[in-house]
Amino acid sequence: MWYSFLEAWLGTGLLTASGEKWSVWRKILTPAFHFSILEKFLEVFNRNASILVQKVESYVDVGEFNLYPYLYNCTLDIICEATMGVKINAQNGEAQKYIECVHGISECVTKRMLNFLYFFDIVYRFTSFYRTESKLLKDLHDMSRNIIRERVKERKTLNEKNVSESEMYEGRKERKAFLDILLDVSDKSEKAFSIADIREQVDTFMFEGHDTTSVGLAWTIYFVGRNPHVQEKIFEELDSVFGSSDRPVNMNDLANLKYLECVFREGLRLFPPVPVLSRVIEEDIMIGDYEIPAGTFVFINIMSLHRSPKYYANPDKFDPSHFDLDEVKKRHPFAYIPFSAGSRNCIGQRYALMKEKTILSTFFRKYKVESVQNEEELQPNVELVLRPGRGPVVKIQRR
Ligand code: HEM
Repeated sequence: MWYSFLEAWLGTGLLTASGEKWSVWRKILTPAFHFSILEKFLEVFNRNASILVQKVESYVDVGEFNLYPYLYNCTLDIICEATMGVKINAQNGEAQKYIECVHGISECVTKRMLNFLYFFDIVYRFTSFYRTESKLLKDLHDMSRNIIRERVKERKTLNEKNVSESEMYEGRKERKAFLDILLDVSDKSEKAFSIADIREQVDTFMFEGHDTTSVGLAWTIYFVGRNPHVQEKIFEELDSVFGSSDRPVNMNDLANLKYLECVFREGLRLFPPVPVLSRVIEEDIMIGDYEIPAGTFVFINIMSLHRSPKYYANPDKFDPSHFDLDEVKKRHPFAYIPFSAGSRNCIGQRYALMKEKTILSTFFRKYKVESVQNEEELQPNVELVLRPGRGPVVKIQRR
């Protein structure tokens, strides 16, 4: 039901598709998240993480500021380059139109999800939200379509000139954006995808890939800034991996940043960016003593699960040792599901981990953080993702 509210925006891209269409596209898109492809995005992650630390440099030792917009712009720049192969420079104050559209549409869809009356098209269509959403959707879809058309045209010209693949991606170090990967598959299949087919997948990755990761970073940095002993352990690990160097992060480093990964996972435990999943039960099932008939609309409350005392000692406490290997082994594998689980799990989770660890390790090599708010002051807010209503407001010092 909720997912259908996203269809005007995302069509039936991977997140909102079901049945045969979903399984065909999942097969097509899975190779785009292969390790060897993700590795090529490290340069984009590193470059944008460096811009982020430069952007906040002016706040060193001058008092508190809201870090969130900086994290948001950084993850938006990364996802645009990774998905569509274009630089929108949100971190340099550009891309305002795109950001306005994404924020505006998210707000309308959230309003709809939270008001039962708006579930009915006949009611929703008479609201001002519907009119705003339709206008913003048109602008957003035009932007994505134009980028796709441009890229198709560019590829056609290059093909006519018989340019080799490595030359085609020259300047991007042979790194193909997801859009190029989709167009490659399209070129090779019997029936080429339409612009509309491609647009819904591109918009899905844009949507799923930046908001989730910006709030994931925000919660993690917030908790680190409240827990000095955790921050000290992060510094120790960073010093052992990088020494005093500010060189770019490589794949080896990512594998060695084990404690940082536990810290990030713990942030996702306490504040999972996607706090609730919903599903419709297809056949009658028994769960414990309860019989759930086919057709029932169910919610999976990830946030409550992650804070259950049944699975976590001190469930409300930020404690990265919840992810020590021994602890993980003791726990039910589905007691921790920030990326969902099963065949419809998050296709981008490996990408997300790489990106977040690159940004966090670049940030904490440079700065020591203090978070000035308590959890209530952060005003956690369930919109399309679980985001801080305000903040995280932090003070930073150079290390
Ligand atoms: C911290 C970051 C992220 C979190 C917590 C997260 C979480 C999730 C969750 C819980 C789902 C299941 C949604 C549902 O079934 O209702 C999901 C699905 C999905 N995610 Fe992520 N995600 C993250 C990052 C990303 C990134 C970076 C991308 C793309 C680059 C991405 C792309 C997708 C897609 C396409 C789906 C739909 C998969 C399918 O149904 O086959 N996600 N994500």
